[in-house]
Amino acid sequence: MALRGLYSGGGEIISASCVMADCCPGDVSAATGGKRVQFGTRFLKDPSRVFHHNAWDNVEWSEEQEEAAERRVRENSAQRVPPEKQVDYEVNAHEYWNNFYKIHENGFFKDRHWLFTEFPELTPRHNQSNLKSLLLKDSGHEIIEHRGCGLIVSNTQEQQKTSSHSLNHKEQKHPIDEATQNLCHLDINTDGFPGSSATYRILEVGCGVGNTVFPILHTNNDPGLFVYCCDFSATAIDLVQTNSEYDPSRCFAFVHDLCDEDKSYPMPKESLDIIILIFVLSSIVPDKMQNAVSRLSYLLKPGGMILLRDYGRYDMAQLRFKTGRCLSENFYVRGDGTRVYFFTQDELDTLFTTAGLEKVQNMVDHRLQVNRGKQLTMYRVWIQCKYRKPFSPNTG
Ligand SMILES: C[S@@+](CC[C@H](N)C(=O)[O-])C[C@H]1O[C@@H](n2cnc3c(N)ncnc32)[C@H](O)[C@@H]1O
Repeated sequence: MALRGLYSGGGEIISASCVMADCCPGDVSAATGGKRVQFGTRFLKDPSRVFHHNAWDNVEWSEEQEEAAERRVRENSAQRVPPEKQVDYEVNAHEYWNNFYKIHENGFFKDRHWLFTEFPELTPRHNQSNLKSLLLKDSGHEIIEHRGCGLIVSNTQEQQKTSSHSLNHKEQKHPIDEATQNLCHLDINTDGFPGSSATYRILEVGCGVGNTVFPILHTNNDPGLFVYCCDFSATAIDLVQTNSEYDPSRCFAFVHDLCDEDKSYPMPKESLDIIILIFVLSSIVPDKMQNAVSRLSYLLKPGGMILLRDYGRYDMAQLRFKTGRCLSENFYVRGDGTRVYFFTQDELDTLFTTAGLEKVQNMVDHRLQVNRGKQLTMYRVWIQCKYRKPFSPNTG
């Protein structure tokens, strides 16, 4: 699935061996006088104008195109990778990613300038106003001050100081799946964990070399912010820690396998405001996804959110796989041994709601990327989700 000389994020041409370049959604700034707009706002009404921009949103697929995609997937899934090779890809998954980062170091994934238009939750101002309206809706209380998820709330003439955990929901439990119910063995001591004094905590899982983390640290100047990031590739984490922008007083990078059921994250349950998953859930074997998501949900504060962007079913990258690379339905291995799954919206909805979260956004981004120089069109399918941990039990 190498994208030879195609456009990646930021409209830059990426190198021939960039097997993962499709991780970087395209830039949308060219036609807007440099002003970046959210995905899903530039539509191709006149097909003759297709090469006028680098990318078009919400491109409708014709029935024939959909059928051709289904056919292509049937063809390239007909022959499965032999079981012993499958075991190797699973057991040595981190080594394949280590090799990837040894080759590409931090020159591969481009910085995500789209991050803050798609996920304004990562900017301090938005977080405050968003949380405020959310809580007003949920609790009927008047919020008079807010720092991260710590709140000062008034519900009578007399003002009461309280935290988000005590908005009359202290005793209430969330509807959780079995995996989440059995997670207390992963609880850590709540004293003195990294970032313990922060008021706003973000964790990025599968952070790679920090192409999301560094822009957040750069853009979000909230003094109460603390950013955690982890990856199971020690090589990637080493590149994050040795980056000149790495500041241990604001950030903690650590090696962690999100499929490891017995290893704790270095923060207590219900301590995180935001968890970011960008093109990482698709890297793990499908039958480990639910437990991985449930463990993450356990770490979210009530009102905290998981933000995800990942591959959608029939993305160009899926259709380009040759026969013999399929591991299981919609799950493939690339030439370098790294793996990728292609989601439907419903599958992601099930993963998150089973983990006790409620939907805020679940959208498919059917994008047409264009290489104007080569007059090439590429049909991309990405899914973007935001799921929130409820304050009150979800009885539905
Ligand atoms: C496609 S890359 C995306 C990297 C980064 N999120 C970005 O967007 O630049 C997938 C990342 O997930 C990491 N990864 C894959 N499986 C993982 C696991 N089980 N636990 C932790 N990280 C994992 C890989 O090492 C890699 O850095």
